[in-house]
Amino acid sequence: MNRVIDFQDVTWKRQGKLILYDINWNVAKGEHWAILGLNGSGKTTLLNMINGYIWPTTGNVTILNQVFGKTDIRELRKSIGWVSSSLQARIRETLLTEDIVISGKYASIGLYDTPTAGDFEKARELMEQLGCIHLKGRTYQTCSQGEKQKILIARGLMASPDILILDEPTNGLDFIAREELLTAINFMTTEENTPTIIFVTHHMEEILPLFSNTLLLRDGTVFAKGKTEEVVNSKPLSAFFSKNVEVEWRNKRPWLVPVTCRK
Ligand SMILES: Nc1ncnc2c1ncn2[C@@H]1O[C@H](COP(=O)(O)OP(=O)(O)OP(=O)(O)O)[C@@H](O)[C@H]1O
Repeated sequence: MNRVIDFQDVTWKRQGKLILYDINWNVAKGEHWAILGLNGSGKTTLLNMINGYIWPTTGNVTILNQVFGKTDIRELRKSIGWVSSSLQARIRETLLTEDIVISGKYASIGLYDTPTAGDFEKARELMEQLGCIHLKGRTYQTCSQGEKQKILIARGLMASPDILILDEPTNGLDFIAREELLTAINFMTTEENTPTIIFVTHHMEEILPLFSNTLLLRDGTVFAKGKTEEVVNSKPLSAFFSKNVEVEWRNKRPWLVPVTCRK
């Protein structure tokens, strides 16, 4: 499957304003992408388009080799896992963690179908993989923010998706919880049949080595895209932020330092 995600000359216009324009972006099998962009740069709009919640005003979108307009979007959506703050807000606090994970198979928020023994086994394996098996039997409301994110990622993997979108998954996490979550995401990609991960973040240092490629979005269009080591560099990022910054690589992770902070 070569065209996991393929945007060709995509625009999206609302109320006379181009929210997205000149979007040319291709994600191939085996790549994992980080997406960075300032507030209002169009990240959520782009993700909504990947999921088929909105369609391009002009241009072509192909997801998992399926061309929009020639495919059943609801079927296609089953191949895409999505973890976002809006999903987190929709989860009922009294649900059991394992039921939340299993609900990912049915793309429902609660459990409305009767899970099979295989479903329970898969949920257990995923919770193990994400390092949250100790939460089994507990309700969502008793989990910390970091634990909730792991549950939701396990949920996102339940239907064995081809694409997993993680939209600012570290939001609201303290340093330890964030590093734990990143470790879990990293571990996830060492397993067989890992989906293509699209990871949206505001924090450069969260771009783990697994993210082979990076997309910088600015003002509704692609500012830069390509191999992470080329895009996540002092020169392009200084231009991107319109501010002098330096990137320091430590333990294969990029750390952003504003030049004015140096003595
Ligand atoms: N349905 C809509 N109608 C009009 N404008 C919209 C609509 N959806 C998004 N926008 C505008 O498009 C721009 C991009 O919004 P979007 O939510 O995609 O940005 P974002 O990069 O996800 O921002 P953030 O990091 O703050 O979540 C914003 O200016 C927003 O107000």
